[in-house]
Amino acid sequence: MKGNALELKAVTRAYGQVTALGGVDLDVAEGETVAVLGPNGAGKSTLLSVALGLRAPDAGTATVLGGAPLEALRTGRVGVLPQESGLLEDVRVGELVSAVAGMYPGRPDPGRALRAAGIEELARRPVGRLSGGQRQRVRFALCVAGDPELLVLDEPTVGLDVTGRRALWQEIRARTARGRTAVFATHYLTEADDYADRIVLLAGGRVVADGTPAEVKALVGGNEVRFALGGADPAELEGLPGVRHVSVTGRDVRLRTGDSDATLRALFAACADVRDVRVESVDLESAFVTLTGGRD
Ligand SMILES: Nc1ncnc2c1ncn2[C@@H]1O[C@H](COP(=O)(O)OP(=O)(O)OP(=O)(O)O)[C@@H](O)[C@H]1O
Repeated sequence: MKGNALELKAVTRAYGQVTALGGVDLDVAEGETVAVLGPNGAGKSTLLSVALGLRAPDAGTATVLGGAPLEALRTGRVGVLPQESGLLEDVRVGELVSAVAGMYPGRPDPGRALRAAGIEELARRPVGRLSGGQRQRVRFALCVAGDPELLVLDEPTVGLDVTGRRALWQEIRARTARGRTAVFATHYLTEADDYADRIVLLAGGRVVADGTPAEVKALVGGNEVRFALGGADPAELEGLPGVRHVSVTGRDVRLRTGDSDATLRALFAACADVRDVRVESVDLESAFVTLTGGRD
């Protein structure tokens, strides 16, 4: 039977007066790919640091692969891609990846990590002469170098080009197909939608939604009516039947509604100059904005 790769129970963590995590419960099963989403300051990085044992919770417990998080990290069972991290500048890429792979039990093949990150051609290049995206690829190579059971990635694709992003997700998919687990924080909602089995949405240090991408979208439900309108009055639009949420950006108006037929009838009756009307089902971006209270 599969166990849990990660378990957080009633975890709280504050920095002085700021509550970064306000009682978070989270179970991640082995083999799952889980995206942690949330606005800036929602607590994503803090959650990942607690999961890694790098920050202790003020209350509650964190368990990784059945034991203490720091122990799992120390024994190479967890691979980390932090949001920012320095790299040794004078060392060649290949040497760095080989050195890190060599520290893990079983001494995994460093060539595999270089290939996974698409940086085989950079193996002889000193780290100090890499671009930002190339450095991020090296960080990813270091993260997978020990063939860890759990990957914890904080905004893994920041700075990566299309090929780099593809290589990263391909590697993560290949790993989860072998029963490995990945937990990643991201601001790219399409990545969560495309690559995560599950989305955990944080706002203000609390889990406000937890489910498959489809389940999270269904929590918000309904349709979105989009149209162009000069001088739209949000208060007036909020009063239309069925409307749950209004967003106006220049002439572009989006209405979330539980009854798009009734909303459209009232909209046309109230505003003669409405143009370019479209009705779409709610996407993850809209669900994100609604569930996090618009704090994007
Ligand atoms: N070292 C620290 N000292 C004081 N406050 C902190 C510290 N680290 C984080 N915080 C605060 O804790 C809250 C959660 O921060 P955290 O970095 O976990 O959020 P996040 O969701 O990762 O944000 P972002 O999307 O901007 O990376 C924020 O209000 C932040 O200002």
